[in-house]
Amino acid sequence: MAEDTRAGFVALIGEPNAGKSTLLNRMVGAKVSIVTHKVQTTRTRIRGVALEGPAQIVFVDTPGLFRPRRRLDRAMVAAAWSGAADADVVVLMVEAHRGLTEGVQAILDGLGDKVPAGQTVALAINKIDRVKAEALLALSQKLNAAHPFAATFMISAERGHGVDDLRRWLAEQLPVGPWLYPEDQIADLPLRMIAAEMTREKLTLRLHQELPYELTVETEAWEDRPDGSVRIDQIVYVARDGHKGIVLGHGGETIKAVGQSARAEIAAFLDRTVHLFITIKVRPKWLEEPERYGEMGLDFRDGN
Ligand SMILES: Nc1nc2c(ncn2[C@@H]2O[C@H](COP(=O)(O)OP(=O)(O)OP(=O)(O)O)[C@@H](O)[C@H]2O)c(=O)[nH]1
Repeated sequence: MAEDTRAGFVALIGEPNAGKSTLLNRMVGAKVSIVTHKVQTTRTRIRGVALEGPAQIVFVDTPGLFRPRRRLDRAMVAAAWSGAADADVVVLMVEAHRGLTEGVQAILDGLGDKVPAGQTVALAINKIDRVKAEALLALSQKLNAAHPFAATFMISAERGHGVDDLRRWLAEQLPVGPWLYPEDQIADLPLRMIAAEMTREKLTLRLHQELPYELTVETEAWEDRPDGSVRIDQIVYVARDGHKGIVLGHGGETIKAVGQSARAEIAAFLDRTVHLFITIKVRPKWLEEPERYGEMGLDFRDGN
């Protein structure tokens, strides 16, 4: 019944590598945000939608709240905080084995400053598989003394411990109201963005340290074909000619390998045949172009 439904936004915040994407993937049950061993890979505010009984939980996966230096970094941090402030519930993820680091302290300070008083903030101590139970209790007490959390969860996003409890609790916190997305649209909602993130992830894995910082992937066209397959055209934007060479690789072998593995992953995710076409474009000024920020779910003005 419509009166019984609940819906709202949940923002996951935490230091880079805290496990936000892993938790999001587990909650949503599909790969919607990239997970790699590298930090600061999440550049978009990708949303995943989880259903829990009559509740629709829309997750905002925020970029890591690291110290901003460049314009893009500043835009990402501003996006993370505004995502948190707009959300119905904020979940701060802290790594069990790292504890109350300087970075966590900076986020706690930000919670006091940038998030409206009275907003529901929960603490999720993640990676509990890496520490002993006694250490967890002490850490929970210390963090709760630093901020009045509405609830504390001990979880392992990777193994799934505590994740169902957290999702149930989140569902109960959301306001009563109609769902934000119709059920049949949930799956397609961020498909273009997911496909772009998958290609970006393959580039990250393939290029390691060589990966140009000023690089972004966009899905330009998406054509569903009558035979059930899909043609996806993507553009990799780089800032310099030299970067184009890095992404292409010797005789084009890097981009070819990236395209093959991205195509396979997108096809597995969509469960259909995918024809993927990737073009590399040099846009010296892309970091200053408002449209590129919009594509990443960021507000260009926040970078000022
Ligand atoms: N041992 C252990 N590792 C975990 C757990 N959850 C996540 N990880 C690992 O921690 C690393 C970072 O996880 P991500 O989900 O990418 O972290 P993130 O917070 O989204 O990182 P950014 O995108 O950089 O903000 C990955 O290697 C995960 O496999 C956990 O519960 N236990």
